[in-house]
Amino acid sequence: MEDNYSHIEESLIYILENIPGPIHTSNEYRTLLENFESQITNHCNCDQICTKSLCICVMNSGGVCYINGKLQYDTDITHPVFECNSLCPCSIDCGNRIVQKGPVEGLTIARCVETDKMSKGLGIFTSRAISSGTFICEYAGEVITKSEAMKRHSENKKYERMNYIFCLNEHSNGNVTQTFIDPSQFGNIGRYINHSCEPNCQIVPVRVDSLVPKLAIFACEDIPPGAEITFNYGALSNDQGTATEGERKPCLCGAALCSGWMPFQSY
Ligand SMILES: C[S@@+](CC[C@H](N)C(=O)[O-])C[C@H]1O[C@@H](n2cnc3c(N)ncnc32)[C@H](O)[C@@H]1O
Repeated sequence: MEDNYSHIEESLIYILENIPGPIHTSNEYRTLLENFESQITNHCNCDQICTKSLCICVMNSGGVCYINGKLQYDTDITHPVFECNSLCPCSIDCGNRIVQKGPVEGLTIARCVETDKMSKGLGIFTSRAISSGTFICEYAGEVITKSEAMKRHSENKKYERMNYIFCLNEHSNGNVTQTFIDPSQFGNIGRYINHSCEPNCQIVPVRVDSLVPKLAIFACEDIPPGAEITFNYGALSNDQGTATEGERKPCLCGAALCSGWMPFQSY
C-alpha cells in the first residue's frame, strides 16, 4: 500500500493501516490480537481478473461490490466487503482490490472555518473532483479492546481532548461485532475527517486479509474540488440517541438538516 500523506503535528506517528493497540495480558486483548493477526482463509480461484458472477470473494460481500473501481452505492451498506486477499491467485489489477491499494490523491488537511467562535478544528478537503463510489481513505489507527476504548474515552472527556475513537458495529445473525479504532496517536489521513449530518461520504467495513475490518471511507455522491470530506459518525456506530444534551457535543457541520448535536457513542 502507498500513501504520500503525513501528519501536520510532529508528535503523531503516521501509519498506513491499522496496528494492534498496546500489549496487555487480558484475554480480551489476546482475542483481539488473534483476530488481528488471522488470515482469512476464504479465497477465490479466479484467473487474473475476478468477475461478479464467479468470484467467491465478491459473492461473500453479499451483493456490495465495486464496478469500474467504484463502490456501488447503497444507503444501507451494512454487509462488509471482502476484497481479494493474499491467498487469491488473481492479479493486483483485479477489480476487487481497491482499499488495499491506498487512498485517493489530492486530499489536504486544513483548519475549518469557525461558527459562532466554535471550531471543528482541522478537516480534510479535496483539491480534485471526486466521483460517487470512489474510495477516499481508511480511518486507520490502533485497534483496541472495548475496555481500552472506554478508558481512553473517559480520559479524553476528563481532559477535554478531542475524541478520535470510532466504534464500528456489525450486525449479523443477531450478533454484534464491535471494532474499536483509535487514531489519536497512530493514525493516517482519515483521522482528520469530520462528522456531518449531511455527509458526502460513508464508512464501510472492508476485510482483506484480517478478520478485523478496515474502516473504509467512500464518496456517496459526486464531490466538487475544494469541498470538505465528511461522513456521519453515527452510521454503523452505536448511537442509541439516549444521551442527555449535557453529554452531547454541539455539531458544527453547518448542514441544512443538522441535528444540532454530534452522534454520541456509548460503549
Ligand atoms: C476524528 S476527529 C476529526 C478531526 C479533528 N477535527 C481534528 O482537528 O483533528 C473528531 C473530532 O473532531 C471534532 N468534530 C468533528 N466533526 C465535528 C462537527 N461536525 N462538529 C463539531 N466538532 C466536530 C470533534 O471534536 C471530534 O471529537
